[in-house]
Amino acid sequence: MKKVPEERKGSTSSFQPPAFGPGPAPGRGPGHRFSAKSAKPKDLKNTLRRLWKYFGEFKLLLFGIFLVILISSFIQIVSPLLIQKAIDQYIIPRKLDGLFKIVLAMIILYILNSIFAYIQGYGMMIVSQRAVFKMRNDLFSKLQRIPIKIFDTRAHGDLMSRLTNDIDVVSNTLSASLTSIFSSIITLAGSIAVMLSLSPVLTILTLLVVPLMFGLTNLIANTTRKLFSQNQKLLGSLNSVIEEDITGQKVIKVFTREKNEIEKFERVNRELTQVGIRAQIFSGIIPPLMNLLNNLAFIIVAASGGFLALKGFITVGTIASFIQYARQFTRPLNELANQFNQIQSAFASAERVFEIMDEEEEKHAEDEIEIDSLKGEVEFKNVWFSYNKGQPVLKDISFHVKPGQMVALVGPTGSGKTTIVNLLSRFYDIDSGQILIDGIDIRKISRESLRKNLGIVLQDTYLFSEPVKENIRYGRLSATDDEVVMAAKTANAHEFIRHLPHGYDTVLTDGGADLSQGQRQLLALARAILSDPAILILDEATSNIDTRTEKLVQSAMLKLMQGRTSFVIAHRLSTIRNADLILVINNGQVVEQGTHEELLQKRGFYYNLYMSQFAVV
Ligand SMILES: Nc1ncnc2c1ncn2[C@@H]1O[C@H](COP(=O)(O)OP(=O)(O)OP(=O)(O)O)[C@@H](O)[C@H]1O
Repeated sequence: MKKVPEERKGSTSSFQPPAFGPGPAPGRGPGHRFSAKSAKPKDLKNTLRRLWKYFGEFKLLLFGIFLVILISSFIQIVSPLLIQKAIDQYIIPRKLDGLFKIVLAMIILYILNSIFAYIQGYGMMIVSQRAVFKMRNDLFSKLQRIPIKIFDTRAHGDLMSRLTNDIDVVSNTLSASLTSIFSSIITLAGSIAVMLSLSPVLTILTLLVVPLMFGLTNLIANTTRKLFSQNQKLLGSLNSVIEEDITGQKVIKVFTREKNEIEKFERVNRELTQVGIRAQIFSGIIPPLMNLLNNLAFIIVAASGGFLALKGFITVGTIASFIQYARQFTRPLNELANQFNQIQSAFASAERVFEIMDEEEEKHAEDEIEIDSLKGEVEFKNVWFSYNKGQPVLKDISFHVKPGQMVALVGPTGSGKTTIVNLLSRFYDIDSGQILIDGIDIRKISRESLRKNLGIVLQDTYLFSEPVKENIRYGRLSATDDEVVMAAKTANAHEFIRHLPHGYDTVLTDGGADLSQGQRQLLALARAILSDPAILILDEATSNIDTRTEKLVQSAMLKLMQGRTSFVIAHRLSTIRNADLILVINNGQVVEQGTHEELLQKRGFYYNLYMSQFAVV
């Protein structure tokens, strides 16, 4: 049995270890100039609207940041004018005291500018961290509401990556890029306006380098973007090799495939390195190229400015301030080009987050009822079910279980036993037919109250990285320590817990990996005992349990089953023999049902199954 999530209340689907990060977030690392991801947002308007839902909560703060950006951009724009004034009014006429004042003014302005830059960075960081805090919380609580189907069909690593890496990209990029884009646009517009007022001719000459700058940058950016995207894909492959290597260590060791794994890793690693180097080389062309073009603009301004000054059209101070403007003007241009790609990848990441937020939640019927306690009568009436449309896994299943009966589900692997209990717990809803509990269609019962009355104990129990006693208490959060110990005693778990280093306070690691499978099952049984469900679903262990523990598990299971309706995915002959009803499942159908004796007498499917599996025993 495999697809039923954890013990009762269906809340502990075991997560795989995280992928090892999707590589550097755009904006970090040397290749950040062109976002490493080539991903583009699919529906920008919608994404922006939804992001505003998170960021818009801080309107006042954002307005303040915008004001600070305005002021610092203004300083940026007027500073070169002071240089002009200094040269034309004080240096050339040799008025030293005036020069001193203007230098002081410039120092003050530049210091103020740095302070404002800090304030805007700080403010934006606060806004984005708070917005992202809410987004992360929303996504996590959404995960608790989406159906098990999503966890069954999506890679767990991918889901985790959306919660961590993608949200990180949104937060880091948006906070850095938004302020930078704001200030770039204002500085750019302001600088052009002042330049035009100083000398329209010189402005046009300076602007001549802009198309050249854009054309060349774009040309290189296209190649680099492809290389970075390839780099990202290879990083993904490298991550999955590492992930599989760690998860499958036992298999690798047993088959002594360590050498193959190393070779596999080396292959991907080498490819990644080659692509990485090419990407960095290409993107490395950009800064010197920009420098060259900046200097070109400088030469144009100096040469043509000198000519215009000699002819008496402009002053020397104007040339000096123009040189400053030309530099100041190319910087935001570069910045805008850089930010464009990063912002795009932030939007793409935001979309990945919103995609999960848009997943359909478990549906609730309008006339849903809450049930307090159940007698435990269960009936399947002509139930059909398919995981994928058009491929029925359960076909016309019908059976009736009286309260307190023990039902054994038997049948070949893949026949549909797990699916039956998946449906009973409403992890999935049926296509047609009816499942009735105490005569009520389970689609009318709220999932929460239904699951409160169900207990599920799987072969492979998931335990949390918490003390043993808290893991047991998970069955009923209000249970006292004494009740926890009582439950452990009933589940035959008390003895082994006592011998753990810190007894009930021993903190378990990695889903209980430091316990044996049998011990984990005993804890799961204690959990179920504490929750005291009306209907029990048990999956008998097939392997990995020593005979002594197996006996303990068996007897705990028997105690737990007493007085409750129980469904056991049975592997042990003794369980099957004791069952009040055996459902023989084959190929998604109940092919036979009855007690052990009745079914043997039939000499049909069950008889053959029994003879092949147990006759020797
Ligand atoms: N989440 C899923 N999505 C699609 N198909 C699934 C899913 N879970 C199970 N199946 C398919 O449904 C069929 C029944 O599977 P199920 O797990 O119910 O069998 P089972 O009788 O419990 O098998 P086993 O004894 O090996 O645990 C199988 O063919 C399986 O491949």
